Amino acid sequence: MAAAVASPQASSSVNLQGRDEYIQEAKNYLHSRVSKDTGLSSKKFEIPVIDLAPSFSPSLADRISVASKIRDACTSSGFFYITSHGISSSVCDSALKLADRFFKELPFEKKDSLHMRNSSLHRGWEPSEFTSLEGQSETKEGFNWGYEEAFDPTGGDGKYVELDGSATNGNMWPAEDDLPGFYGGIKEYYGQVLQLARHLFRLFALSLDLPETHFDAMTTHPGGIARILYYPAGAPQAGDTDMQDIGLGAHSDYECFTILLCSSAPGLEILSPNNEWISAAPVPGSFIVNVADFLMRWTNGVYKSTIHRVVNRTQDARYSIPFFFSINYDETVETLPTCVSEDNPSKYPPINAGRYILDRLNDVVVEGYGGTGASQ
Ligand SMILES: O=C(O)CCC(=O)C(=O)O
Ligand SMILES: [Fe+2]
Repeated sequence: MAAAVASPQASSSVNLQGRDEYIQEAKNYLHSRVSKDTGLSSKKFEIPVIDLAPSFSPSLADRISVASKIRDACTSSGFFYITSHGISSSVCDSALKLADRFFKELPFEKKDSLHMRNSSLHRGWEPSEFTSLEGQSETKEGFNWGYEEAFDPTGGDGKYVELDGSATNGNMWPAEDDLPGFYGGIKEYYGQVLQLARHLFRLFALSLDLPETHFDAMTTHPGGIARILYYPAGAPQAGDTDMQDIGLGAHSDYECFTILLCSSAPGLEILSPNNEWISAAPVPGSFIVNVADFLMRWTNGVYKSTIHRVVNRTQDARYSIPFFFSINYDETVETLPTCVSEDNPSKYPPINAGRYILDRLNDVVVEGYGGTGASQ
């Protein structure tokens, strides 16, 4: 498995949880929720649609009203749609078109020159079958990148560090001539979603009865991996419980929360509080937001890191663009004092944000790919 790499927090006085422990803990969590019955449930489960318009109001009471809806969603399924989020449909449509162009227009050799096996930080192109969860390889194809100061409308604070604590940026991009406008379009989309994430984080803080700005200082040079994903059309047909053509296996996301844009073909399936698979069909004009591991750890499990998967059961290709919003990678994630008591001690020892994400990413690369230091 992944070679031990010195944590950027190694000299810190905080006693960080070890890699093996949190990887095992994540597996246990998944197994405790996902049963062997893998089919879609026909039962009704409403994923809330939250109108963000009042969250942009100067009135704190208006913002708190949205935050309390977020709390309700986070203490039930951990999934919600957001509408009136301030990002125009043309920016979203353009981003999805860029995804389509990347997968259709870029020849194999060009994609291969950006192959993720050449990145120790999981950036670049991942062909289908590159990752596997629970022994099943996945049909999705993707292209991954992370935060760049040039993308950040605030300009950042000049202190960005990567997942492994290094100061260099690990992104890889197609040459401009190979895919004209791709980098510029991604920059535009990423910058807007990043600011939306910072806005949402303030609402998450309010939802936890914290000062609205509680997390601000942790997101001055935030980690934020984003990716475009392509799920080919095809089997299994609706009703099948055969999961051979799994697009993306059951998992939780690693960071604070995820903001997901997707094309019109459904495919995302979420685990309801009753541990049944529910389709999260796209709602036009919305993003899907889901709670991820850091928020579960901060809240001592009150907000559950959601479990989800993707199966494209349609005859259309599906594209999606998840944005995994993290705090600065050199920060520590430690259970909030307001979420622990003598009777309810912390279940989650502190972790270094970047190292945790890198270890979780290393853990899903298929054996034999090498290059990332994973699975060796
Ligand atoms: O493609 C999707 O709808 C979800 C993607 C996802 O869950 C992920 O990339 O972690
Ligand atoms: Fe995910």
